[in-house]
Amino acid sequence: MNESAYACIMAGGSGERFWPLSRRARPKHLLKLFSERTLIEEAVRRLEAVVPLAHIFVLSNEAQLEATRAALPFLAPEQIIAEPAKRDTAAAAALATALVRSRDPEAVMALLPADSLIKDSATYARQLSGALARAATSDALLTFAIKPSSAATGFGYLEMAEGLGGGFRRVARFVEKPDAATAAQYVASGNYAWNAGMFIWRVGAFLAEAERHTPALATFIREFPNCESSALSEGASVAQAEARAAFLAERFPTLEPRVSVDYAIMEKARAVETLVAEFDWDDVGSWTALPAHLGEDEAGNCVSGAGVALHGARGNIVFGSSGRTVALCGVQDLVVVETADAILVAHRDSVQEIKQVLPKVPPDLL
Ligand SMILES: Nc1nc2c(ncn2[C@@H]2O[C@H](COP(=O)(O)OP(=O)(O)O[C@H]3O[C@H](CO)[C@@H](O)[C@H](O)[C@@H]3O)[C@@H](O)[C@H]2O)c(=O)[nH]1
Repeated sequence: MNESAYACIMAGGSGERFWPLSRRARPKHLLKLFSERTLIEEAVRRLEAVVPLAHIFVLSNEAQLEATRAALPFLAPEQIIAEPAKRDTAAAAALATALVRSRDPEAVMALLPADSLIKDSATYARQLSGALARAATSDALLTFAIKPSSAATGFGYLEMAEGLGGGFRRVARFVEKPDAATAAQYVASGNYAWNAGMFIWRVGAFLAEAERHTPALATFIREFPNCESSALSEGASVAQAEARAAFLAERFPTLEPRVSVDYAIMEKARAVETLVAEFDWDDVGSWTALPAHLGEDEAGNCVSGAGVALHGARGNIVFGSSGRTVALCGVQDLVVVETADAILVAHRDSVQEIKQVLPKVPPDLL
């Protein structure tokens, strides 16, 4: 346990790829896809051995705030913060860094996604603790590297350079979401890894990079009101909390640039280092991620939920969520998702296109 470190979980994504189970107010990280726990609860539980529970913040948004607080009843309501507008992860990273800096300007912190699946929490905790320890004495921004299993274009790529001891490698280049041909080249070269979307830095190291590349984010971090002093009277601390809420409401919605932290900071940072993840990792990008974790029957069907009846069905993914019976007969390679008010039937090869059907769905079902 690193008593002085912090962790911030970015939980403001929309998660359209898991419609109809996911909705605007219930994105992927609030779903129980693999266990009785939501992905975000798993993400917080994994951190319990790494940083104090009181040092964990979750960055959400107004639409998801209530559901996120309900999913994490063991966090204090003020640890779950609603961003007043969707400004992407560069702004979320700035807010996370500002929050931690307002408590301890010397702190190290991890900025983590809410929706990846990692089962080996012991190895995760050990490696994350190691990265926090290294970041404490470094100006580098640290990442986790995942050995690529395909030339996927939905990830950032890390060009790995020399070893730095303790399993850390210098990153020669960070390239966010390259095109297919470039990704294929990277994977073939053997020198590149996927970026896991988990970042570790000293508050001062991130602020220094923001000063160079995104001055508006740096100003936001520097001017963020401090309201964490325990020496304050109750009245004074309420006034400071109000000042912070007013600052967020005024400054966050126009914060620039409105891009991900990968484009805004990581691609440009002077020093990036990485640790090759020794734990399992899956970003659970779509319905087709399910069979690897939930298993398949002898005909290649992956079934979750009670009341699924199959005959002559092969290679399907069937997710029943409301208890109604779903029967499949003589079909193959379908994704069938049943909820109380909407049903998805898609070809396995078309799940990346779910977003395209959503404009045709009644808005109250989004
Ligand atoms: N608070 C907040 N969180 C957000 C926002 N937008 C996204 N998030 C959250 O930030 C995390 C990552 O966001 P994505 O938008 O899903 O990122 P990505 O396209 O998957 O790319 C990132 O992750 C990949 C690994 O999965 C990386 O390979 C890639 O380089 C990048 O870091 C998720 O937990 C998502 O809920 C936002 O505006 N605000």
